[in-house]
Amino acid sequence: MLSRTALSRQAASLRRSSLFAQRFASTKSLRDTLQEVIPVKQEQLRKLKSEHGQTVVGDVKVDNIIGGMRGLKAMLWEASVLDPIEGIRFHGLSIPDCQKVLPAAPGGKEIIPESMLWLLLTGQVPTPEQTQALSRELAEKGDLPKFVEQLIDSFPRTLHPMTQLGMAVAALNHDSSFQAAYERGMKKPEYWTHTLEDCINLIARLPALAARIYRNVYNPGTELATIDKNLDLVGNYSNMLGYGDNHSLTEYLRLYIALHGDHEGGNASAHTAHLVNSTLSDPYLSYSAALFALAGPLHGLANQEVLRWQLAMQKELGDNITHEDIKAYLWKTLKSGQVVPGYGHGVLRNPDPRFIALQEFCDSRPELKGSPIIDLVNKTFQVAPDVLKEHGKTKNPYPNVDATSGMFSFVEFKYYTVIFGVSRALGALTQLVWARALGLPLERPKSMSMDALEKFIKNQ
Ligand SMILES: CC(=O)SCCNC(=O)CCNC(=O)[C@H](O)C(C)(C)COP(=O)(O)OP(=O)(O)OC[C@H]1O[C@@H](n2cnc3c(N)ncnc32)[C@H](O)[C@@H]1OP(=O)(O)O
Ligand SMILES: O=C([O-])CC(=O)C(=O)O
Repeated sequence: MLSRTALSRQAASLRRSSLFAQRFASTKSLRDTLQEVIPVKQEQLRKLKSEHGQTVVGDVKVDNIIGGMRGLKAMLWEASVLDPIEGIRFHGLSIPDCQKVLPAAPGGKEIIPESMLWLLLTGQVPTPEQTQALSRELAEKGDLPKFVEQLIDSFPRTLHPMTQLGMAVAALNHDSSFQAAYERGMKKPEYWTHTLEDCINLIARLPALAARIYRNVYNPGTELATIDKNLDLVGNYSNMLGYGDNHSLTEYLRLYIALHGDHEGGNASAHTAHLVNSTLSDPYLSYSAALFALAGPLHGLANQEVLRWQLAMQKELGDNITHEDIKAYLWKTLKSGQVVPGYGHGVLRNPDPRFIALQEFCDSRPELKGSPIIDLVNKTFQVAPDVLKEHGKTKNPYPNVDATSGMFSFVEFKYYTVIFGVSRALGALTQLVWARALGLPLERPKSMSMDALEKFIKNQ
């Protein structure tokens, strides 16, 4: 056990080093690593509270209250911070940094969700051995309870895949370690360990859930592959989707799922998980709620909308679509009062580096050269920002991550957000572990009516 002074020193050194993630890699297990890291963070929080609890971080304007709290610094989120120009950093590491240091799957080159999850949870870059141990644990825990398989199989094929995913995730709370321990009277210091168990079990089971939904909706009656204990999470997911022999698609999914994992705390899905879990609702119920936030077209469902919009453009304009054709189609979309899906962002004011990384992946693959849909995504990127600037409404005329939809040969557009849902668990669930480890309270901001606001302004 480190003394308080030693913990403070360690916390300060962690903060000073933007490369702290690389410096602390070890051979420890995930749980042992967390046991080591958590007291340091607890001490950092204690000091922040006791020494700076009254420091003013910003003003609250009427615009913030009526403008979806945009720009308000009002929640604690450990794993990542978003800069409007640079984009996301995970514990200080940018996407290119992560691409350099995070282990890939054996035989692959792309970041895998396991190495991203380790980084998000611990702030440390795992070794390939640590990553593989986590892959193995997830594969061992990946099978679904029979009643959940039956539940999914009972859904009509026409029920949106995101509705199916959210319901199935909620049902997994039947086996919640947190809920069972709470009923037994667990004490606060134990909250995070049971939260972690639920989070790991849930991440492990998401591929089987998501693949079963895909099979039932798009290929009913076909066999589902069983989980291979020697494969990584996405290797198994891709197998169960029926694409296991497509190395390019599997690698794309690895990168896609790793990169969509976390986008600081204010986005609607992550924030929902955090809010719901602050009531001590278990991680399954919390993440189920998050999935229903992700299922909105201004958030995760935008990836479905992008592909739908692009397929409609292709259908209307035929082959050999020119920049001028796309411009005209963009104006038609805008003049009909619709948003251009995949463009704009609540925080970002530059092209999303996740979009750039996924685009670079496609550019680097000879087998994807000449794909009409990839060509359309690229051409749209070349003209849409200028059209949106001229339109003059959106604060960010650049592509967000969802603009990449359709970059692969997957055309079942209603399924796209489910893949996002498999991914967002990494960051949203990480924060639940941290929130419980740090003893964060029930989230309960103050709301005001317009009358109350006017009265307040009058009395100023
Ligand atoms: C993973 C993700 O969640 S990334 C985001 C995915 N969503 C999309 O791609 C949907 C398209 N984009 C949008 O609707 C928006 O840009 C959002 C929801 C992402 C961000 O919303 P905001 O922060 O409110 O954006 P902003 O402040 O720029 O909005 C100002 C105006 O521009 C409009 N606008 C913003 N983006 C777009 C767009 N892509 N196309 C057309 N109009 C847009 C807004 O609708 C708003 O119009 P209003 O004044 O009539 O209400
Ligand atoms: O940050 C946001 O508001 C939306 C987003 O890009 C994400 O959640 O990945």
